[in-house]
Amino acid sequence: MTELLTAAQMRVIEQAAIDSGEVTGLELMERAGRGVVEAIFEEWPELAEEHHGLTPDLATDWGPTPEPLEAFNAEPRPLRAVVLCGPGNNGGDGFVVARVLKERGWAVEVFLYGNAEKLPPDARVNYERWSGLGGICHPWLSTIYDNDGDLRGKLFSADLTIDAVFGTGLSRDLGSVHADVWSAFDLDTGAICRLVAVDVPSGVCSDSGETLDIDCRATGVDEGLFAFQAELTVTFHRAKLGHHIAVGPALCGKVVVKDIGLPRVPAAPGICRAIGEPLAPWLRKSSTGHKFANGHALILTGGFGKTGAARLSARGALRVGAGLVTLGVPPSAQMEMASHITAPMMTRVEGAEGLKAVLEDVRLNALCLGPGMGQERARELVPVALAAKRATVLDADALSAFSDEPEALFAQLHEQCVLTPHGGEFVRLFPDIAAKLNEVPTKGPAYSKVDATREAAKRAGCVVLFKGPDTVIADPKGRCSVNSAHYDRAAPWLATAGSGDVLAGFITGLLARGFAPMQAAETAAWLHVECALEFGPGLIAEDLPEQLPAVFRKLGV
Ligand SMILES: NC(=O)C1=CN([C@@H]2O[C@H](COP(=O)(O)OP(=O)(O)OC[C@H]3O[C@@H](n4cnc5c(N)ncnc54)[C@H](OP(=O)(O)O)[C@@H]3O)[C@@H](O)[C@H]2O)[C@@H](O)CC1
Ligand SMILES: [K+]
Repeated sequence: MTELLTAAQMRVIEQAAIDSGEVTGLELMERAGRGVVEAIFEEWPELAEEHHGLTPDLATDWGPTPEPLEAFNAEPRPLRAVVLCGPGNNGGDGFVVARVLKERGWAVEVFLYGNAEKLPPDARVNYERWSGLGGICHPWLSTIYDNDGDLRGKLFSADLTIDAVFGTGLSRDLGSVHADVWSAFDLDTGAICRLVAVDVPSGVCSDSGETLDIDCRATGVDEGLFAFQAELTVTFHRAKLGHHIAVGPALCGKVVVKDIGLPRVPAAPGICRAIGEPLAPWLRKSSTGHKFANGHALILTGGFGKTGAARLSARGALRVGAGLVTLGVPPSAQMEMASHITAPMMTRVEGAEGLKAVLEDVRLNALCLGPGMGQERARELVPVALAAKRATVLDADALSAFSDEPEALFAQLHEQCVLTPHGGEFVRLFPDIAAKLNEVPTKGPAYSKVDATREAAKRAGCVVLFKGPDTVIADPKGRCSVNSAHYDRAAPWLATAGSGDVLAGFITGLLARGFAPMQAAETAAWLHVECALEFGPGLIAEDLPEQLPAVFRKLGV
């Protein structure tokens, strides 16, 4: 697992390194800028070649695109970059990028949003260094209003554009910038060729992955209009939370993390992690153990015609390695269930008393309630299940059943529980937290899905897994992780009916095997995405458990 940092955590790490005398801020800025150029050349090796000239033209430096015949006979022209710098250290990184490219023979135009006199010290030094190279730094605003430097024309004819306007210091809404830049230019930044964001696309809050100010959800307007839509984002030391949650991934394009020589991130409970590949030995079964050594899961089903969801969970629990899985079925559904199942077992669970009797078997060490269960049955059975103090997953109807009185549910939960709400269920259980999360943010750092999940876990007193392509998992002590299904792990086919039931089954199966709740939730979430990737397009929920053998084989389990 790697850390996903907030802006404040990154600043602490950077400051500690500077205070220790190991490195100066200026050196870090130099490494950051050079790291950006390195990442660009790795992404587009053709830009790193000595003989430039993607489209030769007759202009000495920066001019109109020539007629085809003239172009054919012409000498190659230098490659062109536009570097947009902001008023802070993100802008400072931009000046370094400009200088490094210029030294390699590029034609570079730099635009500054802000006042050069007020740049922070390291950015100011790099501004001077850039100016010393003979570069003109166009003042951004006068360029726009006087139509002097023709930023728009340059942006659309550049081979590369660097967005170094705002990074981790985005502190407020983009109102003025939006008015000045996006509106004035009517600019769709997605149309700009090779737009590379330094650290984070400007307009995206690096802690929350939200764009500030503009209410995209209410207006239905594409978020990309209010933050730069990058093709490549180059960040430093570790990825930031905003690269993986909310709309951040959609705006970052691809994220590359460059080492700038900072020390390892110290272990601290406040630091969130990206869930990575689980270790094979965790998932391996002992060659000497019998089936009860891997636990016995009980999955409660709904009534007649409503048993499919629980069967999906059962299949997931079995495939992930639970020794035995029993479906707890009401009398009305016994025949239906009997005609469907093979490996899972079935037992009759009529009501609260029925469940109490079944739970006298202490070998039933993991319970799952919710999938297809029906809210009435959930209201009756959840209290009995929770009173038994076994590892318990509450999903779907087991969560919605308590919309009117979430506090009553929280009073019964214990630390062996895992709640797995999707967005709608989260709103029902934690309406005030969801309201904060859904408020349109105007100030950075904005309240994030990580903040919301942490707060929910603390209130519930157990692990909360808040689903989505950016699944966030937190425990009551503040431990938190993100299972990102973005970038090379994008799994859009996972948004299909029954997929959540399988996830609940994976968690239940791992709990039955003795995994701790947080570890079970994290491992299950990771496997769930991996199964979707293994199957690919056309996936339906039934396919998910069937991919586990191949996924396990690849992990070396
Ligand atoms: N930390 C590290 O280890 C390293 C960090 N590095 C780099 O530094 C970057 C962080 O630098 P940073 O802290 O100076 O913040 P940055 O994003 O440049 O902006 C701050 C300026 O913007 C202004 N401003 C904000 N929002 C605004 C708005 N909406 N509209 C208008 N103005 C707005 C804000 O004004 P203020 O809030 O102070 O009034 C302030 O003037 C980081 O992303 C990385 O690229 C690397 O060099 C090396 C290692
Ligand atoms: K940026």
